[in-house]
Amino acid sequence: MLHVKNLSFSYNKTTVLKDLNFKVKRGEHLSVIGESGSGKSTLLKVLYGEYDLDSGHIFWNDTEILGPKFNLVIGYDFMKYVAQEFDLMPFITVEENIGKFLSNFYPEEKQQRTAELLEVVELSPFAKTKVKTLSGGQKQRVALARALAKQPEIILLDEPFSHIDNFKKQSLRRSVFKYLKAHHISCIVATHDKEDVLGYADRMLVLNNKRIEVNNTPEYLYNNPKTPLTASFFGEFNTINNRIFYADQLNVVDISNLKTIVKHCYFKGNYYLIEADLNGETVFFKNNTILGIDQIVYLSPTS
Ligand SMILES: Nc1ncnc2c1ncn2[C@@H]1O[C@H](COP(=O)(O)OP(=O)(O)OP(=O)(O)O)[C@@H](O)[C@H]1O
Repeated sequence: MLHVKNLSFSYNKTTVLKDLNFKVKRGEHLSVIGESGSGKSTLLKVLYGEYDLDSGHIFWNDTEILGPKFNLVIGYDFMKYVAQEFDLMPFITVEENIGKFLSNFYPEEKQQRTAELLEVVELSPFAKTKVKTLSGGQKQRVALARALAKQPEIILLDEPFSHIDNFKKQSLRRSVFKYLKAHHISCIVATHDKEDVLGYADRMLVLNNKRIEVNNTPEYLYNNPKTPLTASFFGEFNTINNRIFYADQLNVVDISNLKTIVKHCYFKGNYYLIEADLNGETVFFKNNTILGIDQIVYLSPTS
């Protein structure tokens, strides 16, 4: 288990993380979300031992994770970290990059393991391709496979699918997260993308103003967002009478005390997102059909 106790960290004099406490169990998937600059990447780097803490402790089981003041070489065998910039060897092939950290002592096993990892990241056809000729998304997948090569106990992923196109993203996500669960590898994923969280994360931690705003299951936080920041992660929302309603929680009705004027309709595939004016405030709701601009529409929240 990863146990973070009273962790605080500053770059020079600027505090980025203040008094964080959380745990990640073996095989558990934790997503870290927060606005740009809220400290997600910093948290992963600190957990990896890249920096020394101002105060607090990080333990993986009984081993304390320590920073450069205490370690000549950063990092521990049980933990891998895939940064947003991936540090690959450009002039050797994809399979050589992945195999780099595997033992040459059992060549057959090494080959099998490399082939298995190439399948997980859906890069088998590129095994013999030199890394320098790959696209950004393909390089990101090589970095993922390389981090998995030596079967870490915990992996830290910073926006792991950010460079990957939408065609590939869905199946790659399923493949990687399924692999981590099947092998009981704990993971902490910093992300902006709710698709990385919903359906995969066991827990979701929201960083705000240097602290953990909430840490709970995605289901709980979706149903009880408490703050606009958490709600905004899940989609368009409205605050009406101090309560948060997602766009799909407002329905068009014949008459109500929520009288709105339609201002814009956005085609979203199987629905339209409607932007409307409610007493000078903007509200968003979903509707199956397009509505007329300046049309008056009454809304009612689903209870
Ligand atoms: N090496 C550094 N030295 C000094 N300040 C830094 C350094 N790296 C990041 N920061 C600052 O720390 C804060 C947190 O940055 P961080 O990259 O951790 O945020 P983030 O939530 O990962 O952002 P994003 O979602 O944009 O990647 C920011 O204010 C950033 O400017």
